[in-house]
Amino acid sequence: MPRTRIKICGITRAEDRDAAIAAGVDALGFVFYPPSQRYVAPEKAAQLVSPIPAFVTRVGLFVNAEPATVHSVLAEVALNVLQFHGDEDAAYCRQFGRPWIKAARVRHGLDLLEYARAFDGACGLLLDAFVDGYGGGGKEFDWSLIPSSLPLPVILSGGLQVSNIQQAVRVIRPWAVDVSSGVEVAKGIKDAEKIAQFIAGVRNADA
Ligand SMILES: O=C(O)c1ccccc1NCC(=O)[C@H](O)[C@H](O)COP(=O)(O)O
Repeated sequence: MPRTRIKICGITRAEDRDAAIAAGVDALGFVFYPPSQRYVAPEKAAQLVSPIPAFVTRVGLFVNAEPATVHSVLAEVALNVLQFHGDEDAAYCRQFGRPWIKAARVRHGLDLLEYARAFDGACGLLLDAFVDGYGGGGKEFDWSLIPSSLPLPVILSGGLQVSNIQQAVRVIRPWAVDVSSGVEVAKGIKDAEKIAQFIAGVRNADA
């Protein structure tokens, strides 16, 4: 069983970036959605991303962005993967010629198998709670809504934290987990100890 990959999203400070890397994170997410309190301007994001070492994936997160906006960010910030967290369709996601993750906001009535098939070509399907503001809400969703098998690598998200991460990994066995609120002391302000405990919890569950 490969180890569960870990993404920490909503990085806004160099010290949080460094704490996550030191704790063994696999990917760091940067929010380019202006209404989010975790939003980072492209110039700031470029400064945060530049020192990230090899083999730590840099993820840029967008919500229903104009294509020109995505292209503009890509021209300034050295991202590896795009994450589309709004109402984007597959054609929109494919147009940038980069690996991309599609986020689904899980709720009763959403056929996740049909949804995953519609986003063929994604490098991950991020399953998040259905919250106001599209994401970053710190809310769990009903994991029993997740089909036993999906045709895309599952990235479990939504309200994950130290207290539920071991159960989440053991029950769902996702390809990866993603967290924002659960390792914060305030929106966009991560806590190094919570990061370390969260990652240790994933490693315990993998063992
Ligand atoms: O983080 C945000 O502010 C955000 C805003 C709008 C869309 C997506 C957003 N975050 C995307 C993520 O990948 C979050 O990590 C994910 O939604 C889980 O957040 P949380 O439940 O707070 O751990």
